[in-house]
Amino acid sequence: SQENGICTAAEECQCMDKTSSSKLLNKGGTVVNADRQQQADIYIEDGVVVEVQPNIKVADEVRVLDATGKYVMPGGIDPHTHLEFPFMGQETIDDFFSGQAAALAGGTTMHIDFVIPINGSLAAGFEAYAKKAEKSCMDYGFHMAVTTWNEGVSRDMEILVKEKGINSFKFFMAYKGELMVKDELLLQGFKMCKALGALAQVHAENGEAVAEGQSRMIELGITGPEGHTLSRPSMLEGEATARAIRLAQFVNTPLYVVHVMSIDALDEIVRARQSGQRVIGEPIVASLVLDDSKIWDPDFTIAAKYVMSPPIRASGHNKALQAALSTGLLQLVGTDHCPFNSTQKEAGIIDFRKIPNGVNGIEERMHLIWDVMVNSGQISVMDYVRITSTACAHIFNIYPRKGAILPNSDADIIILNPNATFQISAKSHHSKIDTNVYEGWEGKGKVEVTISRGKVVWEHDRLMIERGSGRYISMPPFGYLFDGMDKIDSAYLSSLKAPVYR
Ligand SMILES: NC(=O)NCCC(=O)O
Ligand SMILES: [Zn+2]
Ligand SMILES: [Zn+2]
Repeated sequence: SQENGICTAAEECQCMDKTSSSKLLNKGGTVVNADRQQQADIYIEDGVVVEVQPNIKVADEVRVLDATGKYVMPGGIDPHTHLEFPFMGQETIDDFFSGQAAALAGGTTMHIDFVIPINGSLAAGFEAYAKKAEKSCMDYGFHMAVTTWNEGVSRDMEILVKEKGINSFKFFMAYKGELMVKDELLLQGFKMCKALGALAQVHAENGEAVAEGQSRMIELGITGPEGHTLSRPSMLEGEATARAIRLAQFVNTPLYVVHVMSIDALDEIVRARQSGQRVIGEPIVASLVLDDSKIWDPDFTIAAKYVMSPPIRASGHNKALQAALSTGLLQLVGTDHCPFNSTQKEAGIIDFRKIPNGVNGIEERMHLIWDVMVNSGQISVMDYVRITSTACAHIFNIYPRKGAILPNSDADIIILNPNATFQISAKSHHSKIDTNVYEGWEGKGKVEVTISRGKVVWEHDRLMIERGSGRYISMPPFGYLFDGMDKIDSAYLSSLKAPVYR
């Protein structure tokens, strides 16, 4: 019902709330941060939190939101999305407006998207994504993918970190012939990340072996979506995770493993962390709550919607990842929201290798993590805040502006009713994708209100959003993961010199 952010149909209004006040009082809820929960009110002015105290008194003109009996928490931050992503000959169906509208309806108030270089140029990729994101209706940041290596790339990395607010670079170890990089590039890239204080991220799968596995399936006559899963077993995720971890250890730089899908990858991350290495593991909603059963569905449209990489694994991996998340072995939850319509997925109807990879999740993450992790008793509400918001803000160095409800924090806040129910369906979701991998899910714990920088943008199941109102969030380098790294380097250098000069 909207064009250019302007309401065109009153009966299904998603327009900007012209009456929205710049002063707001959240009254009577349980305010939850990652380290504390309390009964308190929250006073918000001009997009930021001013006060968090019990019984705040305000003037009559201030809008009051009653949160009695509900949890008031920092808005979700999704560390892993792909909006308007050109991939496998297609482009993801959600743009920065529709994807963010979906996010806000699900209680996520910031996301970090992956910029893809253009013909290897990071600068050109960044400019293109900055343009795409002009239509944003919520705050966002960027990671940058590195797909080739030359002097221009290392120069661009430096400019992006020092001038453009990027503090993380992703290296794809899979997608041979498209985004995949070799170990030589990983090493150069990790070294540059270390020098710049930027976090190295990996898509960890052995891309050479995946290509071999794909040929094997085709030779066996397995051309359907199940061929995708069979061609890239979890051992290949484990191998690449281990390799990236070792290389990061060799360079002595922190590492962030995106979309952890398997026990194999989890085991490598846990082993590295136990040995003191700084490795962050990001499971995604799909790896936590789904299993691979639907990939064998005889209906191509159903099976193809689950095709993503690394693949959604057999039941058992999901439970292990949940347990790891609940005990802090994994640190935060993303979505890898990468939505392709059923018609786009049909590109691979006779050859699974051509099915564009990706699943939805930006709108569902907050609800599903609540339902699966909090309702089951696996985590506390404070843990929920940590894994959906605060940890991400810490890792990407934007805390406490984001990821907290504290004086001076951005007023990105959700009100969740633990007694209300939610249902997931492609018929009612806000993403443009025509399918949903969580179709039919019914659960308890509903985000009833989303506040984005002090504006109520989701209430009574309606969006009130404004195209172009979202801001780019610059993320400074040398976050906490880099603290003390220089001391480890010095100790290493001294240990080398000692035997030489004796
Ligand atoms: N994961 C996936 O299948 N699609 C998005 C690209 C990526 O993150 O690897
Ligand atoms: Zn990936
Ligand atoms: Zn991704």
